[in-house]
Amino acid sequence: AQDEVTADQVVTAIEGTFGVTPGERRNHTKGVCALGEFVGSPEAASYSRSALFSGKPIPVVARFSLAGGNPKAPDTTKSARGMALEFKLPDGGVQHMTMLNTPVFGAMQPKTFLDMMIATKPDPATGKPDPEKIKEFKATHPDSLAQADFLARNNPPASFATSAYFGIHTFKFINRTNKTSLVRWRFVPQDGEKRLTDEQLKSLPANFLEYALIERTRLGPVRWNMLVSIGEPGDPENNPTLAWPENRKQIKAGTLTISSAMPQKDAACEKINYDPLVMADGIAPTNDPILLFRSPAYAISFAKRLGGM
Ligand code: HEM
Repeated sequence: AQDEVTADQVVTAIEGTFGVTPGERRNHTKGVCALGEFVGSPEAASYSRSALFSGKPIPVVARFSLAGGNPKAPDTTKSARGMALEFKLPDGGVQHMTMLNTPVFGAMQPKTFLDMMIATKPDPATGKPDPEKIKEFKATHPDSLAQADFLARNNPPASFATSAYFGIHTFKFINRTNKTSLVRWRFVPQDGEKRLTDEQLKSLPANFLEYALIERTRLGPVRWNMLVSIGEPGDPENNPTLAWPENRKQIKAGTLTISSAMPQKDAACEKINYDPLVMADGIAPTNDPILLFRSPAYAISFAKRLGGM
C-alpha cells in the first residue's frame, strides 16, 4: 500500500541511485549559498499575517542547487534546479520556502518518487539506467509524466539568476481575521527567464552555474518578484503534479533581493535543513502527501550529513 513507504526507505533508495557523498545532502547535493533580503507587499499582508509581509526587510539565507545526489552533476543536466530560502523574521521566527524551477512535481504520492529512484538506478553492467525500467516506470506512473515533460521541453536555465522557481505545493495564507486562502507561489526573475540553447547544452563545461551567480551578484543585486496565485473552490489542493488554471487572481507578494553568493563549504546555507514545513504564523501547510513526506526525509538526510555520514 502507498502509506507503507517510509522516509528511511526513500532516502536509502536515493543513496542507492546516486551513491553517498559523506557529509553532504542526499539530494540536491551540488549547490551554492547566497545571502539577501525580502520585502513583502501590503497586498500580501491582507492575505497572510506572516511577519514576512510586514514591509520591513527580512534577511534571507538562500541556496541554489541541482536536483539529484551527484555532487558532480554537469550544469547542463536536464534535471530540476532548486532555490531554497530561509527567512529570519524579526521575532526570531523562521520561514522556509524550498522550490524547484518546474511548475509541477513528478509524484503525487511518495511511492511514485520511490519507484522513480529504483527505476533510474544505474545498471551495474552499463553504469547507466536501464531504458526498459524507465519505460515501465513511466507506463505505470502517469503522475510522473507532467514534470518529466516540462524538463524534456525546457532546457535548463543559463544562470540560477535567470530562472523562475515554483513553490509547487498549495499552502494556506491566514490573515488577521483568521480568514484562510489557498495559495501557490512562485518567484519570477527580474533578469528575465533565460535558458541554455541546444548548442550550449553540448558545448558548455560541467561547472558554470556557481561562478555565474557569484559574478552576477558582483555586478549588483539580483531580484525576483514573488507572485502568489489565489485558489478558487475545486482547485487541486493536495496534488503537486497538477497545475492550477492560468487565470487565477495573482498578487505581487514581495521582492527577493540576492546580494551575494559564495561556495557552500562553510557558508551559512551549508548546515541548514530547508525543511519546507518550517513555517511561521500566517502560513500553513495543506495535506499534500508529498509536502508532508518531505519533512521526515529531509530530517534523515540532515542527521546523516551532520554526523559526517
Ligand atoms: C517525495 C518527495 C521528495 C523527497 C523524498 C525529497 C528529498 C529530499 C532530500 C533528502 C533532500 C536533502 C535534504 C538535506 O539534506 O538538507 C532534498 C533537498 C531539496 N528538495 Fe526535495 N524531496 C522531495 C520533493 C521535493 C519537492 C516537491 C520540492 C520542491 C517543491 C523539492 C525541492 C528540494 C530542494 C530545492 C532541495 C535542496 C534544499 C537545499 O538547498 O538544502 N523536493 N529533497
